[in-house]
Amino acid sequence: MLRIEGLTKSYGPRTVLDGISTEVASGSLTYLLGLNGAGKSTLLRCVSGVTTADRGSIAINGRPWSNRRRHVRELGIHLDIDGFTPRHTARRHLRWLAHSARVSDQRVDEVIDLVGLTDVAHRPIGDYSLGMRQRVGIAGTLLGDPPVLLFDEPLNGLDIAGIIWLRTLLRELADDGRAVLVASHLLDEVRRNADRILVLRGGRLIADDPLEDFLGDAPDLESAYLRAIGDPMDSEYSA
Ligand SMILES: Nc1ncnc2c1ncn2[C@@H]1O[C@H](COP(=O)(O)OP(=O)(O)OP(=O)(O)O)[C@@H](O)[C@H]1O
Repeated sequence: MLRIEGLTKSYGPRTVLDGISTEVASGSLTYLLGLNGAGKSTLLRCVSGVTTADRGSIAINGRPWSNRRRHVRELGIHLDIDGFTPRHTARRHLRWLAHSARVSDQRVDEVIDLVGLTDVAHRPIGDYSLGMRQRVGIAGTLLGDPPVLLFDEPLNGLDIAGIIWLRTLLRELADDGRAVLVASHLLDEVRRNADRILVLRGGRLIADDPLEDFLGDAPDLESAYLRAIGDPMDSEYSA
């Protein structure tokens, strides 16, 4: 269980997160929605400690999560995929991450297998497609087998096979008892896979519901989402 309490973050005069409180239950796959600039990435970054929040607290399975510790066995975060050294192989990159977190080389091979990169793990990441780099990032997130997993747009760049693979993986990670929080704009995927929906608008949480409750009597998720956020062309709500 991930518990977020009163998380607040401003950049200069702009409040990007305004007192966010919610829980992501163990065994649940929760999708985080919101227009560009709504604060989704900032929320994931502040929860993980990559970015320091101004106020608020985080607890994992009832224990305060100290941002400074950033322990891969407690929380895994998949952010962007630009941080690789192109000449390093996937295995070398993941072993480096693993060693700094005291995770075994055996676990490195396990996560390489889990993300389907076993046959290419000896090749430089610079030769990888966008979808393959996504898989390397996801492998790194899973290294410590943490109970809480955060993913920021993990489907970007994946082809159809990759999307189906990741859909299945996210579902399995949740069904195995982890709290999984995924920021995404891909409503078809959200509709297929979500247990719960969070919606951010202008740094505030305006919906926090089980998928079926969020849908209500709307004909589809897009309609329910537009109903929740109001007019998406209104600049008050966008970046
Ligand atoms: N380091 C930073 N310095 C200043 N402003 C920032 C910083 N990081 C984010 N912001 C601002 O905070 C707001 C929220 O950004 P954030 O990336 O969290 O939104 P998002 O919902 O993830 O958007 P997107 O869907 O485009 O990824 C934006 O207005 C953004 O410009």
